[in-house]
Amino acid sequence: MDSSLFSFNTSLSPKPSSLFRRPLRRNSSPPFTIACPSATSDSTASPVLDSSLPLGVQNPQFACVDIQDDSHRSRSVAGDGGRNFSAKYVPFGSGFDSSEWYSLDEIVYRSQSGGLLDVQHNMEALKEFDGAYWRNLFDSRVGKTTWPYGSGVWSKKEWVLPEIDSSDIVSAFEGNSNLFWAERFGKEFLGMNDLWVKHCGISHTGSFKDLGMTVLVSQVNRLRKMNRPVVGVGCASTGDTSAALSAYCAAAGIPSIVFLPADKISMAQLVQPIANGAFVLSMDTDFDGCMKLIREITAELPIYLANSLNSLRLEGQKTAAIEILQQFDWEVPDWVIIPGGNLGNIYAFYKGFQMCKELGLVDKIPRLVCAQAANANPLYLYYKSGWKEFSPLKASTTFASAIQIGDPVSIDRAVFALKNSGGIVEEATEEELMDATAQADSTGMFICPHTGVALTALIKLRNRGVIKGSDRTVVVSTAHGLKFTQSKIDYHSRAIQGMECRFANPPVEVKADFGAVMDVLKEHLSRKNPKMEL
Ligand SMILES: Cc1ncc(COP(=O)(O)O)c(C=O)c1O
Ligand SMILES: N[C@@H](CCOP(=O)(O)O)C(=O)O
Repeated sequence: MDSSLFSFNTSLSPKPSSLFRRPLRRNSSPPFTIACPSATSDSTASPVLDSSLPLGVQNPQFACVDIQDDSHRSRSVAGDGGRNFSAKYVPFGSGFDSSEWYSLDEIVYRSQSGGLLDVQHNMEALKEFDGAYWRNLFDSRVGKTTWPYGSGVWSKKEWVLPEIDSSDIVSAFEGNSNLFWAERFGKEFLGMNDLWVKHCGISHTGSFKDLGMTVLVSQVNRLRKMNRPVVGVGCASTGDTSAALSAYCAAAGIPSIVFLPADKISMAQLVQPIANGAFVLSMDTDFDGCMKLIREITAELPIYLANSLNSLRLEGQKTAAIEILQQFDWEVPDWVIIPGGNLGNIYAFYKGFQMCKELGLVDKIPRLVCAQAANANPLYLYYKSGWKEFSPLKASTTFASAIQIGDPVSIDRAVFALKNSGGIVEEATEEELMDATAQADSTGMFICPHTGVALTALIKLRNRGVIKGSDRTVVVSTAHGLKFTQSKIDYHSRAIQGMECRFANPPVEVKADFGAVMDVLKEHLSRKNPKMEL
């Protein structure tokens, strides 16, 4: 690659960050006073309020009340038997009457038989409120700064970690990410006019992992306050989990430890945990090797496991699905396409959609598509075998480096999600994913290669007529493109061996001379505007 093509100099002026700073209103009085029960007062004290409803929902006049007061108040109502929102771990796939279960305050990642766990909510208690109640409640919290409901995750607190005290929550007000109408990409490349990209990567640490990590680190914060022996939190990572873990731990003053496969993550991802003060171990293995080690280490030392094997993470990640429905005013899209690696996220989306259906917020769920890189495609091969035979594999290098995973821990969760949503699995070659990324970028996005994998799946399904031009389709963008600039530089420099780089747009070198600049500009502009005289 000719590195001079990209030798632009940028200087960034540091700005004080307001992230993790809790809103000032948290410990102060509401902006003006209205007569309502305080956290400690008798919840029946107000003659005008229905104690089962949050203040802002039952009467918009009260929407300005500090929601934290309301959360305290609803806890006292629950103590009176009005609400009994709770959750526990059960073996994955077991029913509501499972005899094996664990409190969320226990440190447990696997069932007795060694299988996966799932967080099971008290659905009967949640069902005491109808779909309209939950839709209104969630909608009433959007755009607020009151702790912790301004977070897209914690605005659904009752469905996530209902019993955690708000003061234990570690949040960067994650979630509420942009649902981008991909108008030009959809129309020009796919003949679609209802195509959307859910930008989960426009987030505090630049990926969807923040959604799960706020939940996990908050629970660890609670456990440490309960004097449970948790000396630190650890993960294996392809770069995004480690970034999220180290940021949330740093905010809470909790030690974090990250196992990274050497030379297999981007520079931007590597510097994140380093800057956030994590203990970073760079290992001469791949992600699957790091994952095996962290599981062994966390079985020996009181280090809390932060990978999505820990089902707490998925409770946060599922809120992205709820958020999509909310952003469509509770209309259900036809398709949602998600890039898959360790395969926790596809199940998290399924769970979010399914809870909305079960609790009456919507009446159906979308069909899910899981998209894998062809160089790391164990789920795709399993799907293609008719779900007959799953074989872990050694994943090869891919530009979609965060999904270079050959032995996904959540394989059973992913299969469940796909079978129960009329799901499909697709794959993308390196050239396909890089071309799709460049095409999307050329229409104003700046996506990561994993989103390119998902877009490739869309292109293939659209070309085969499986997805129709009028189908409302959401592609989940999982990380920020700025974490993966090297792959874009290589592509636009046409520096990738064996790749045509059809949509490359390298900068043009030109002499700093008026005539030379006019010549290249005229040539360029007349190509772009063939009908105009210059
Ligand atoms: C950017 C990005 N996209 C997609 C994925 C895949 O998510 P999952 O491992 O939950 O399948 C990951 C991590 O694995 C990721 O970091
Ligand atoms: N892409 C992930 C891989 C690990 O996934 P997890 O969801 O199980 O933590 C990463 O960024 O590390």
